[in-house]
Order: sequence, then structure tokens, then C-alpha cells
Amino acid sequence: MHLGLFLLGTGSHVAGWRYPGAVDSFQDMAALRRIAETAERGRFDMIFMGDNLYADPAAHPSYTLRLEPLTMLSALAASTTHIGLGATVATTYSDPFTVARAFASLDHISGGRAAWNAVTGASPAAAPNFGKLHPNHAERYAIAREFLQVVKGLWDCWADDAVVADRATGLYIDPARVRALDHEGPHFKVKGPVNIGRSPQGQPVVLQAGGSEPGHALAAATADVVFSVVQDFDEARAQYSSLKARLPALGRRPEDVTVLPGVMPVVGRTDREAYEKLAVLQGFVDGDNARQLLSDRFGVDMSGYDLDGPIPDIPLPDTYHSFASVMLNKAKREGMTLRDIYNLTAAARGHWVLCGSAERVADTLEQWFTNGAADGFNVMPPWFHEGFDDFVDLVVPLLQKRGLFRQEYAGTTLRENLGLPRPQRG
Ligand SMILES: Cc1cc2nc3c(=O)[nH]c(=O)nc-3n(C[C@H](O)[C@H](O)[C@H](O)COP(=O)(O)O)c2cc1C
Repeated sequence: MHLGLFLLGTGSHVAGWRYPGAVDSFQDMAALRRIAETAERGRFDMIFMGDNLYADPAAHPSYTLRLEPLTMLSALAASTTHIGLGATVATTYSDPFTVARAFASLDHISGGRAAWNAVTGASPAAAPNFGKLHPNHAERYAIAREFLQVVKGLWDCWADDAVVADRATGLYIDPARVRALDHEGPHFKVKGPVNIGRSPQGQPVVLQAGGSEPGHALAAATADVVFSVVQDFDEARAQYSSLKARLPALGRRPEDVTVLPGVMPVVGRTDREAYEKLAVLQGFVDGDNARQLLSDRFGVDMSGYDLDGPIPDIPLPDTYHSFASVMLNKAKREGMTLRDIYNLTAAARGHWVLCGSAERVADTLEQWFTNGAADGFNVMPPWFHEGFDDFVDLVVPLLQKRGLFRQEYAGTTLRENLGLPRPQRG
């Protein structure tokens, strides 16, 4: 089983920072270092830090104020030794040459632990910060596809042994082992090569989290790790097998892509203790912040809807397909009201909430893992530090005792720990 930590400094729960003693800033480097140490002590595969490119003071606090992920992870690279370091950079608002250099650098800095979450960037709020118009969903994915092709091409410009550094002959670089890219496509024209040699992992790990059809297609073609949004076992298993089934036609094996559904675990020593913790968190949720989250996830203004009425008919938005379709399907299946769905969204922003004793949480993760619904999980602690310490100190030892999770890191690079091959230079 593989475990990633989805890091939001104030916790994944919208009101996690209000929990007594919780970390209340996503800009507190001492707290972030402590979280990274805990994740490494728990033998997690990876820490993942998302990003957005605008500030909305009404949104989740860790979405509103956060450090630039690559800068932050470069600092964490120095205080950790084994854990993978994943960051989001949106393909709609960056350029491939810059992204190729940034992640190749992080891979060198960390000794082979870098991962790039290649998202399209769903929110139009980013566009004015770049003097651009927000492309529509299909166009965003067309850009993303070409962007990934260019970045991977740039990572392959240098052979592993291109730097000869022969003191006797004075030959530093063997020009035969470096090539330009000479890419010309509808969205990008990039000559290359980059001025950074092939990185320890050959190519940094590519993460993806799109939930739409073009998102799944892109992930199947290019991702090493997929973060999925799920609400129940059957749905998770269907998503998992549909993604894996796409791979052979693309020349890939099922084990070449690691699927990690997101889960917010609320862990206690007993079920009762866990539910008490969740009740404390939910007690902080008010209609306004929940409606705001729903409006963001559903891509329409939800402020006028009756909270105790049935879920209105909402078309799939141009922003996120993943969260909207998973939440709306669950609501329909279970006859939920808007109030039910907003309570769920406030808790984990649309992700699965798993509340119970450490035994119950470990049992459920084991059941999903052994029955074809997941290769592991993207763990989203509701708050730090206690909300994460509980998982690492109470759940991880159970998974280890059952032989489901590593006792020690097997390799030094993220690819080795994920069991993924080092890409051949194309
Ligand atoms: C675990 C997870 C993490 C994500 N992180 C980010 C992020 O950091 N920044 C972002 O803009 N989108 C993020 N997303 C959103 C998606 O990657 C994707 O862009 C969005 O869902 C819209 O694409 P879709 O319509 O294919 O779902 C994340 C999604 C998931 C499930």
C-alpha cells in the first residue's frame, strides 16, 4: 500500500485550524517541517502540496494563503531524506520550459524525490493575474497534453552520461549525448535543451487528478500517480478498474500507474472518540462557508438554494468535473439534501471522510486496497498536528503489522518507493 500526505497547513477540514491546539497557518515553516518529519516517521511515500493562483479570502484558509509550493518543498528537501515531494503547477498558467527546469532542479536537490501534479487549473479566477482569458475545459486539456509532451521531451534532452568531465582530455560534455527538442505545436514552440542534466529519477514522477473524461484520458497516457475523488467503495473500484483498463492500449502496464483515492481520516482510540472529534469540527461549520465551498465545487452560485430541499439539477460545470459529478451522484444515490452535501463538502471539500477507531480505519483501508479499489491513499488530515499524528501513530502500525505497508523505505527515490520503473530516455 502506498500513502501520500495531501498537505494543507490548516488541515483539510475547512475549520481544522479552529480545533484546539491546531496549526493555524499554512505559512509556518516550523510547523511544515514538523509535519514532514511526522510523514517520514510514518514512512509515507510522498507529501503533496497543491496550488492555486489567486487569493479568495472567503475560501478554505489554506487555499487563500499558502507558500509557493516548489520553494516550500525545496526547503523541506533539506530537512527530510526519503519522502517524495510533490507540487502542483498548472499547465494553463505556466510554460513548459520553466516547469521542466523547476522539477528537474527539485529532483536534483532532493536526490530523486520530486513529483509534479500537472493540473489544468480549473478556476477562472487565476486568469486576470496572468493577463489572460481562461480557456474552456476542452482547450485547457489540449494545452495540458502538449505541455506534458514538451516537459517530458525536455527532461529527456540529456542522456544520463552526457556530462563526461574528463580532466585529462578537457571534455566536459559529450555533445553526442545531448539533443535539442525542436518542438513546434499548436500551443508551444520550444527549442531546448534545458540547461539541467538528466535528474536522478530520469523523469520526476507525474501526478494527475483530473476527474473528467479528458482528465482520465490524459492521466492514462502520461501519469505515474493518479489522485482520485471518491465517496464509496463501488464507485472507487469502478474508477480504478476503468483507469487501469485504458493502459494496455497505450502500451502501459496496470502497475505503471498508482491510483490513490483521497481520504480524510478522523481517527480515535474508539469509534466514539473519533465521532466526538468530527463533531467538534462540524460544530464550526456555518451555512456561509459551506455554501461558498459548494459554489466553488459545483461552479454555480449556491447562495439562493433551500438547504433542506432536494439537490437542484446542476449541469456539469466548466471548472471541476471530478468533485461535482462524484458529489452529485452520491447525493442522488442516498437522497441527500443540500445541507447533507454541504456538511460533507465542508468536512473534506468533496473527498471521502472515514471516521472511526484506528482498527476501523485500518480495516476499511485494507478492504479497499485488497479488493481492487486503490493502490493506496492520499491522506488528508482534518487538522495538524494531532489529526495527522493519530493516523501515523495509531493506524500506520496496524497496516504495518498486517504486512500491508512498509516498515522501512525500500529505495532512495520516489519512483523506487512507489515501485515505478525509471523511464528510459525516449
Ligand atoms: C487530490 C486532488 C488535488 C488537486 N490539486 C489541485 C491543485 O493543486 N490545483 C488545481 O488547480 N487543481 C487541483 N485539483 C483539480 C484537478 O486536478 C482538476 O484540474 C480539476 O478537477 C478539473 O479537471 P476535471 O474537470 O478533469 O476534474 C486537484 C484534484 C484532486 C482530486
